[in-house]
Amino acid sequence: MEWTQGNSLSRLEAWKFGVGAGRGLFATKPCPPSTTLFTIPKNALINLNTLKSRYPQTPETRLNAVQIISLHLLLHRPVQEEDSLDPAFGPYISTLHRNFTSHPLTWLVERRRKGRQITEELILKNLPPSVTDALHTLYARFLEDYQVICLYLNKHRSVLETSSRPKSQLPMPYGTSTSTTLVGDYCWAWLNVNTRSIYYPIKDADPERDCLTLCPILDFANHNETTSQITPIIQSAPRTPGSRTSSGNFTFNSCSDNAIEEGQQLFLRYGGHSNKTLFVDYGFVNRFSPGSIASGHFRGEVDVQDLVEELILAVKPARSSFGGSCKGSNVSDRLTSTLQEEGYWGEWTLDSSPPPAHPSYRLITALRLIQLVSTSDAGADFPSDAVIQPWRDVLNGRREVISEENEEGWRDALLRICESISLRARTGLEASTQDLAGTDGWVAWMRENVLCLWREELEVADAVAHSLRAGEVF
Ligand SMILES: C[S@@+](CC[C@H](N)C(=O)[O-])C[C@H]1O[C@@H](n2cnc3c(N)ncnc32)[C@H](O)[C@@H]1O
Repeated sequence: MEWTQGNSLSRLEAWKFGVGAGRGLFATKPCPPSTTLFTIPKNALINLNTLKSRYPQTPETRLNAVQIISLHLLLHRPVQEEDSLDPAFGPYISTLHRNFTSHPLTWLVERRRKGRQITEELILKNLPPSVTDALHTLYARFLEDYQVICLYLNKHRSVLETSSRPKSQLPMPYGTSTSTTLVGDYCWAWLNVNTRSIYYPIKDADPERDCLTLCPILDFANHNETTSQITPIIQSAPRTPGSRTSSGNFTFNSCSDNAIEEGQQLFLRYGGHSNKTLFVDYGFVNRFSPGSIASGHFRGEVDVQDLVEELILAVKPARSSFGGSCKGSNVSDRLTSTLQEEGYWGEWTLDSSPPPAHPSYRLITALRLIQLVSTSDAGADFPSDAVIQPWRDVLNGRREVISEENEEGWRDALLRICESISLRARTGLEASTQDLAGTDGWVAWMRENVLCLWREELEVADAVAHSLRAGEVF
């Protein structure tokens, strides 16, 4: 870590505070706006650029950024509270989170390894359905990466010899006697990458798959929904003749609008994520006080995928003159495929902000189609392109609405969705309060996160129902 010498790092310090956000990044000296807080040399970053020469790749075993970085962490995981022995990045790896007990992905991974843990099961059981779905999607992504790493280690066994871990703790690829510990170790590594990495462009690399980096110091910064005191600036590396510009050192400036005071915590806005995403990806939520969604002080969002899917499955055309030829399920399939083909499947949300609280445009579009199809009396030809055409015309801007009845119909359907969410959230709040009562430490902290998730469902659904009843036009 020679690069820390002579850097402006003396302005910063990582402090540890109790349960919850863990450590944070704090200013030890005042700092004027738009000045350099610190610079991390490109060679101190852990990413594809700094790792690819260590890990042989073949077309069948090509690793993306998350996979290669987490493989490296896995091979150099510190033993308990000791330091990582990685000669290249050991001091930095030693600063990473040592365990992810309170991260929901860990609960799913550990459930497979050790059986059901009572507390974790209770928390999982009390999550809103959309959060459970998102968590299982993350778990599937984790398992895919884990599979890739197992195949990789089996193909490139020599890589295991580069591990700085004691021989007894060496991760063994899938199918060998110690493989059950590998998934736990890999989960630790994968979560460090997924909760701490940041976008960093890499020459000729796929921005989606490959442009991520772990970055010392910066990764102590906690998330804040409204303010970010840190502005990342990627310097260009000096051009060599004939080469394209590539990324160089990573500099972090103070924000341009305010000076930083001594002792102030420096936050980084991780992105405009919903609480569902923050919970599933990072293991926390943006807290808000009761009523602050209705008063417009907190931006709430609810994902209604499960209820809209239920609605689609329940759709039957108005006049069932089809005999056996057009069953409800055919109609549902047709609805699903139409929404998918037009790019309107999923990401259906209720949003409290900007006011009035409203359904997303994607949700309105899906509801218009569901309403059109469920009130269609087009007979045995249903659901033909002709039936769906008015919906496509609205999409293409050829007409404003399908019909007044269609508008009324989808708004009624949405009101019923809001009422179900509201009822479900009240039950969820009661059950979570009861099931997780009397807990302490990280579980008590997590209980508050779960209650927040339910409260958001309740307050946003009620706010959208209020908008509908008030006749707001969206
Ligand atoms: C990039 S790290 C930030 C540093 C971290 N607190 C530490 O102790 O190393 C991201 C993790 O910090 C925690 N975190 C960040 N912002 C938070 C916040 N606003 N509230 C609670 N936890 C937060 C979460 O555990 C998240 O996964």
